[in-house]
Amino acid sequence: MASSGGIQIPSRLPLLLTHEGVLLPGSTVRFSVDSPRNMQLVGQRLLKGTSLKSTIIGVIPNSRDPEQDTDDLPALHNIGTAGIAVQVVGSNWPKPHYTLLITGLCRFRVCSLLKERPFVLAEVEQLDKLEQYTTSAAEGDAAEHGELKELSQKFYQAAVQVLDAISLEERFQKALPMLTRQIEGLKLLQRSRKMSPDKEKRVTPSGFNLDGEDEDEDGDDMAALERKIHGASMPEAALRVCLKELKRLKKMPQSMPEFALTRNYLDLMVELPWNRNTKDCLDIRSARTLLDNDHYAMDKLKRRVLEYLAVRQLKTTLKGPILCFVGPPGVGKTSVGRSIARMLGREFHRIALGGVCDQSDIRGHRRTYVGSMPGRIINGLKMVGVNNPVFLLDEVDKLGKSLQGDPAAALLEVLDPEQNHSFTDHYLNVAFDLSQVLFIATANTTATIPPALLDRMEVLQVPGYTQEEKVEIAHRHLIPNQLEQHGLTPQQLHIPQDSSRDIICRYTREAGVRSLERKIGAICRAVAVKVAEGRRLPEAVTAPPEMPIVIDHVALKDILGPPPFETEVSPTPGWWSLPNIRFMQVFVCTCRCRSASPSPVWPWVWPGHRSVGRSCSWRPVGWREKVS
Ligand SMILES: Nc1ncnc2c1ncn2[C@@H]1O[C@H](COP(=O)(O)OP(=O)(O)OP(=O)(O)O)[C@@H](O)[C@H]1O
Repeated sequence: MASSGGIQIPSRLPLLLTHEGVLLPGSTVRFSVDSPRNMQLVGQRLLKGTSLKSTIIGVIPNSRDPEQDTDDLPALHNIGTAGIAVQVVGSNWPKPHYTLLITGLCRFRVCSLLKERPFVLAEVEQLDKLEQYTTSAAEGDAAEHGELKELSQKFYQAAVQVLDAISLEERFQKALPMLTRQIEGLKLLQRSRKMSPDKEKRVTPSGFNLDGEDEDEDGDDMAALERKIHGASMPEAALRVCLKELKRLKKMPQSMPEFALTRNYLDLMVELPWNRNTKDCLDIRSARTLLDNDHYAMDKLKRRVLEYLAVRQLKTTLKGPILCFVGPPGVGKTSVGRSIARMLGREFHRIALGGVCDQSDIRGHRRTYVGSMPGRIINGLKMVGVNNPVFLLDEVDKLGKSLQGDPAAALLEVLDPEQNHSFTDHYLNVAFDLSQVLFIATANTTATIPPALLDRMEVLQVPGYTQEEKVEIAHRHLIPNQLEQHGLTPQQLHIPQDSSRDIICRYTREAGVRSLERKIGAICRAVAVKVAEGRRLPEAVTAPPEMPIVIDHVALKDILGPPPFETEVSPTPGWWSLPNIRFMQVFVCTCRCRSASPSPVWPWVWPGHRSVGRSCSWRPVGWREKVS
């Protein structure tokens, strides 16, 4: 290949036919190849060849390889660039293809085609000396390459003309207007970004149009972001970080992955309620009424909540304590938390902590982490849009632990009034003041709450309800709520107290009232079908004579099926020793408090036994026979 007149390319070259992008001497271009002749060229020449010569191919622009290798070749562009295939990558998705990375060496002219199949082979004449690109003309070509490789599809034809220009002078004449235009465009873009927002407003309407609405929008966007940063009333430290990030963002090309990351970060920073809050509107008398209206029974809990709120009203800077409602499922812990937010006129946000075992769930990921996000606390603040909401940390007893750290430890900082004024989420990396947030926690048991966390909270036990309390709750709250949710009225459905007692004893055995609520929902759905069927009758009979539909024992059985539990019969003391008693039914406590049971014998009860704790719910698991 080497001769006295410089390096010579082979006189016979296999040709790669391309119609996207132009390879110029000195540049390196990536080509995707999937047409039959080009694929054959890669398979038979590039992949099988072992010499340096076999990696040199001719790249012909402006020529499309036909879809079928049986089709005739179209007329080929007669000037091309010889290049070295420096990389070949094959893939089968979405269809078989190769990606070639080719570095251009020199121009050539196609003299004659030698064969068309399996790939195109041609007799070629070398037009440039190879040394030109490594020594004397290096500078000129570097400028040419550096700028021209940025040319997009719309400059494609112009680039082909540059390729066709063999003498350097002619080549510069062709390339210069394109370069000038490119440089002008870049200068205008740079100037528009530097301008102050006001100035920009004056210029843009009268302004330049460089096919460049996007660039104007970019400038607008950055200016708007800067205004938002200044208007977010963030503390000095956060403002400094934001302005630094904004400065970096302005210099970054949009295609850089870090651009999106920084942009998202700044968007979050301006959205956070650094200084936005709601005004507390607490009136203890109406708070008491509201609590009583929302919740039946729970007198002790309601009293403590009112005390807590009263002290907060008198001493607005009160730090702590954090209330933690502990009790079995469905006894109204969450709903009391919601009522507290309503009484104070604050936003409410629930953070479910059950199963959380990664501390970054609380504290966020560092921004260097792929897919990083802020933690749940900061996310919650962004959602409510104020810095003094009521946050209900639900199920703190179900926090897990893993290799990713201990989320309970992260919660310590959040709940500690001495530290939470400078809570630092890893994602934000600046302190956020959580001291205005009112935290309330709920749990089913204190046994699994880490002691350090428990120590920061005041535990308020919420016991389960007695049967009579449940009947009252059903008639005062659950039935009216369910009627409303199902679009029914008391004139259409009536559940007598006897029936609700039946549901409580024979269909739901639980400490709370959640299953009871579900059963009432099931009854409402069944009645809704009947009512909807009645609606289709003519006007005069829209209210069928049987309205309201009364749910008696027969209707209950029909809708809810046979009762899973039988009514309890209280045994007399010493009943187990009576000769006619042979079996004892064994129950197991089904509520989540079982995990805290002090002894394995504890969940063993017999029907009617009431001293184990009314807050537990029992499931029959079998029978135990008396051994005489
Ligand atoms: N004393 C009550 N008065 C009125 N409604 C109640 C009462 N107790 C519970 N409820 C109702 O029972 C349903 C379940 O309550 P809630 O979701 O607050 O239970 P929870 O104790 O938070 O349960 P979990 O531990 O499973 O989260 C709600 O619809 C709530 O309104």
